[in-house]
Amino acid sequence: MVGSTLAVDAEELHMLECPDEALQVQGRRSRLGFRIGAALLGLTALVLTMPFPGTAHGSLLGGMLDVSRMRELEVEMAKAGLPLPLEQKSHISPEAGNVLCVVDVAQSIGRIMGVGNSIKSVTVNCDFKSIVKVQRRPITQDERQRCAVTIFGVMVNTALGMGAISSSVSTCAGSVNVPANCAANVNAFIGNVLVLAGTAMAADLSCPLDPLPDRIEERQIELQEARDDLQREINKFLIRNNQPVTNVLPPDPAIPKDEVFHSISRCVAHLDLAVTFVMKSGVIIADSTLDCSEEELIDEDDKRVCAINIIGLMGTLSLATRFFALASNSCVQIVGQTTHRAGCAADTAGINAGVYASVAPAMNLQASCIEASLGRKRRVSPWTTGKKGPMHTERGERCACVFRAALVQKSSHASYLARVQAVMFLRDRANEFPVVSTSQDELRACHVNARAENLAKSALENHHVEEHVICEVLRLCCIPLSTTRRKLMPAGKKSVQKVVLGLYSRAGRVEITSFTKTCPWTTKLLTAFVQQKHPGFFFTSIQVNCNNKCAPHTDRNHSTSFIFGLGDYKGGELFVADPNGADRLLLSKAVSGYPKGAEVPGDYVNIKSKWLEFDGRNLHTVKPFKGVRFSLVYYTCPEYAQASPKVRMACCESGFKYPLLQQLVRDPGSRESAASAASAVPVPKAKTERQRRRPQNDAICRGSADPADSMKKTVKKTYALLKAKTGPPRKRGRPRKEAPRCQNSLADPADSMKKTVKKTYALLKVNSNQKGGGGTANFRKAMAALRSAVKKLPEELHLHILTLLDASEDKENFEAKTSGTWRRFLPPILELLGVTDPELEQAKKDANPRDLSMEPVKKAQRKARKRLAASGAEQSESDEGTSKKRRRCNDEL
Ligand SMILES: O=C(O)CCC(=O)C(=O)O
Ligand SMILES: [Fe+2]
Repeated sequence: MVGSTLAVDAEELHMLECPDEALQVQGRRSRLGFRIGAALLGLTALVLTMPFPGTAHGSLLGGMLDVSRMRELEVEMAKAGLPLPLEQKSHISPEAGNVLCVVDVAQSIGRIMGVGNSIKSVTVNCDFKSIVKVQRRPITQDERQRCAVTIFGVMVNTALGMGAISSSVSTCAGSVNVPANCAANVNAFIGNVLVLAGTAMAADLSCPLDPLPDRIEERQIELQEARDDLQREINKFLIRNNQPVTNVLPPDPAIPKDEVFHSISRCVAHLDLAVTFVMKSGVIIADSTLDCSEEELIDEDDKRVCAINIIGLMGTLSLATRFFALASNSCVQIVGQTTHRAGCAADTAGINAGVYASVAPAMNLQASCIEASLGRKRRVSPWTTGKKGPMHTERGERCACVFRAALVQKSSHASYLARVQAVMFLRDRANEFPVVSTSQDELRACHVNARAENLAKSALENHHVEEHVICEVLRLCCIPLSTTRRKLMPAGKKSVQKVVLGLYSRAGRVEITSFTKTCPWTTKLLTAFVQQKHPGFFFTSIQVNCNNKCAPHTDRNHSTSFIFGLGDYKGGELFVADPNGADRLLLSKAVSGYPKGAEVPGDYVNIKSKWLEFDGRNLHTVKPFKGVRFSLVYYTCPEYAQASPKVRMACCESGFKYPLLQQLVRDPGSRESAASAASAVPVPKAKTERQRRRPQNDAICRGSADPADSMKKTVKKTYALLKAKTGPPRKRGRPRKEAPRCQNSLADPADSMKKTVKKTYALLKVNSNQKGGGGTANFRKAMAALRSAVKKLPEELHLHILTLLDASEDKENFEAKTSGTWRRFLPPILELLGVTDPELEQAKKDANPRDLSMEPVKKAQRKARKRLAASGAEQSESDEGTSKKRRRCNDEL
């Protein structure tokens, strides 16, 4: 009897010793409901993440997404070389990016530990042989399921670990690594789909049939009572048989050491992941205050990025819950305790997490992986100045800044951090904001900067180089605010929207503006616009003005310009001084040599939708207007001749028509001399038709030709052209009608250049250290001959070459007995004179056989540029009567 009692009780005892199993067996559910639930969740995830669903898919996300359009846009943008609006690329601050780096690294560690822990669990849970041997029964369905769950655990931790490592490649570098970003999204997607499947299965095991807490407690009490009853029965039995009653029930078994370590490892990994998911949630919440603000949600991509944030946030919060719950289990297991409620909570949270955390990266897969498939390696723009989001160019950054400003003003939900960030940004870059008006339309135009480029590109491809397209492109463009030349601005204004495309000169450097590089298609469209109307016109730069009511001024252009007015505006005629003009401009202050109160004759010309050729060196101004007025001024930068071949080529590639070398000969200008202006004699009007040179050969910039070839050909042909030229060069500032008088005062430039090349070669051949002596005398003779040839060259060349020659004779550089000292200065001169590349290469070899340092030459070049710039600045100053620092309207960035 006792035996049978004991036999029965032993089973009960087993249940008491293994409460996990007891609860599980007690808590078994009908699995059907659970499976249907898990299947439905999986299905939802799948539908939400299908790669190319139609519009129906959009409606599943509450009309937030039109994925097919989104993809179209992304492909277009990717092909155009434009950045795709990637999630996880923009953060509210660089610090937020740093937090994500810490999060990614910590998650990588947690996941690697997770892989180890899961493998260890697999060795236990899937060791069916041992189970059969110890339990002496076949494997149950639950045991098979538990084994599958732990295998899922290995897969999940591997995929998500790889995702975290890939993500950290970007987050810790502070910029987007395109392939790593793609890999991070792919791994996050796969890993979280596995989380969904794994936790649905695990919840089936861990969650009791009747999950009401009191029911479970009730059962625990029942079990305890059974245990006590059993103890009493045993005691009675022992007493009846005169046995001592102590230590009858075996003590709690000692926890095996490796179990303790395993629990510690799981506890650490779970806590690590729980904490990092909380950190990540914080960053996503902060980022969402920007990404999901009303002003940011312009198009489908913005909505997608916001949706990714929100869905991702739900995912990270669920994951944080899951890992806290798992930790509460694994950490107490260190001391041999366990809590099934936590296991169930963890697995249920895991189901949520699996859905959200797989949908979020799936929504980012296309954006991140299209670029990677196009072979892009890395986005270099670092996260240094806060949000970059869909726009990460410098210009985009400025736009983002305006948005942030608007956000700070408007949104009471903006976080404190965003406000501080924006205020700091505003303070630092107050003058660089690209949009004058804060109207929604303009902000929108600013935001969708990439659209301007897309539109410009498609207009060019479809041959729609038309005014209305250009106007739209300009509206979409983010034209920066410029604070230079304040005197030209209307009263009370400290900045106007204007930007230069193409060549510009600043501090002696002649380069392409950054705006040209950021807006290549817009630039090409604008250059094509003038070329289709005025094909022979040479120009190196375009001044784009938006609502710029220029006060009376003169520009320091090389020759005449073309101007075109666009937009929806009234008034805004351009006044151009002309001695024969019918109108009068009363000057309220002295300008360009005209005294205050002077009545300058000229004409008011309506340039709206019209081309006007005018000479910016004559006084001009813009009449007040209402509405949005854009003006495009096509002109030639006066320092164009100093641009390097590379810069020239870049100009050509953008569609500018670089002036030929013969234009080094100053185009007959029409600027009034300071003296005549001072005496308020009206400036003689430029004879624009005749002034403009239309050479027969324009090989440099003839669009389709390879610019490198064109350049070389042009150098050769230039000599021929120069010879064929009828008019001689003139000095800057003389009216054209005086040109004939100058005819004999300057030599023909083609001859002068040829002669100078010859004399330079002659000097190059001199041996200043020749045997028998006389070398230095030969040097002096050849140098004198070269100097006299140089005198006949156009002004800028003359100045530049003389500076180099002076440096070559400087006692610091000249060493008659060392070959290569003074010769080093000659190849740059030949380069200025336009010799061919092979000739130049040969000259470089001959000039510096000992490979002496070129630093003195570079120094001289810098000096020459400075001198040129200074001479230009003087000109500008006299033009405008303004400070030396000021540059002309057309010449600023
Ligand atoms: O917008 C205009 O009509 C004139 C612009 C101008 O003079 C300039 O940009 O220098
Ligand atoms: Fe101007």
